[in-house]
Amino acid sequence: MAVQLYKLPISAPPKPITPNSRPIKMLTTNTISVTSQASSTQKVLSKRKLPILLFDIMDTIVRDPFYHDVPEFFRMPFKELMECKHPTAWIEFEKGLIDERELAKIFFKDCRPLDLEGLKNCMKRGYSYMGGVEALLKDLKENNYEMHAFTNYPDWYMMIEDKLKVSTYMSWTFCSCMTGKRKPDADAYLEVLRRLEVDPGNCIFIDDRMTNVEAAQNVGISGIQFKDAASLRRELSNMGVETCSKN
Ligand SMILES: Nc1c(NC[C@H](O)[C@H](O)[C@H](O)COP(=O)(O)O)[nH]c(=O)[nH]c1=O
Ligand SMILES: [Mg+2]
Repeated sequence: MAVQLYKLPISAPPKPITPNSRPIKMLTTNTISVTSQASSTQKVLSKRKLPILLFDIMDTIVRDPFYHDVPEFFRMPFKELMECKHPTAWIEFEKGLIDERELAKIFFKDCRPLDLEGLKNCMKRGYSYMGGVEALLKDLKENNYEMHAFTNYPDWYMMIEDKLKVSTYMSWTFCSCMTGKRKPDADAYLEVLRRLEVDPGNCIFIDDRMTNVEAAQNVGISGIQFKDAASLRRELSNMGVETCSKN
C-alpha cells in the first residue's frame, strides 16, 4: 500500500539550539505518514491555517521594564545608565553568547558590582501584557492561528513565561538567545522562514520597531508596526485575519 508523507505543524518540545535554551511549549513542523486510502484525512492533516503570525515580544506583547523600572532600580536617569552600561554585554546576552553571571560581571563598563537577583526581580515585577493585547491573542488563538514569538531576548524570556504564560497563545520559537540571530539582521528572518517551511507571503510580522518591520518587508514578509492593541486588531482585520471572538 502506498504511503504518502505530509508535513504539518504539531505541538512538540523544541530541539535545543544552544546550551542556553530550555524547552517550553513550542509549535514545530513534523512529518507524519498516512495511507493513500485516507484521502479525507489527508486533506485535513495537510491543511495549515495561514497566515502564520510572528510576534515581537518586548513593547509589543509585553511591557519592557528596561526604560523606566531599570533606571529607577539603579537610581539613575536612563541617559546616565546608558552611558555607564557596557556597550555590547546585553547584546551578547541576548544572543546567548554569555550567561547572566557573565553579564553581571560586565554589565557596567567599570565592572562595579551588580545586584543580579535585585535586577531580575525588578524585571519580573515590570513584565505585564501591553493593554488589550492578551484579549487579542485569545481571539486569534480561538480562530486557530499559528503564532510564534520572534524576539531579541536573553533566556530571561523564561521569567516572562513564568509570570505571563505567553505560551498559552504562541510558541517561544524564535528567541535570539536560542537562534543566535537578532532582528533586524536579514538572517534572523530567513531562519524563521526556513524553520517554519513557509513562504514569506504567508507570514505577518508585528513589531513596535519600524526598523524590524522594514527588515521583514525586505525579505517579503508583510509587516505591521505595533502601536496599540486596537489598531493592531484593525490592521490584521484589514489584511483578512479573523480577529472576532468566538464567544
Ligand atoms: N534590559 C536591557 C535592555 N533591554 C531593551 C530591550 O528589551 C531589548 O533591546 C530587546 O532587544 C527588545 O526585544 P524585542 O525585539 O522587542 O522582543 N537593553 C539593554 O541595552 N540593556 C539591558 O539591560
Ligand atoms: Mg519590541
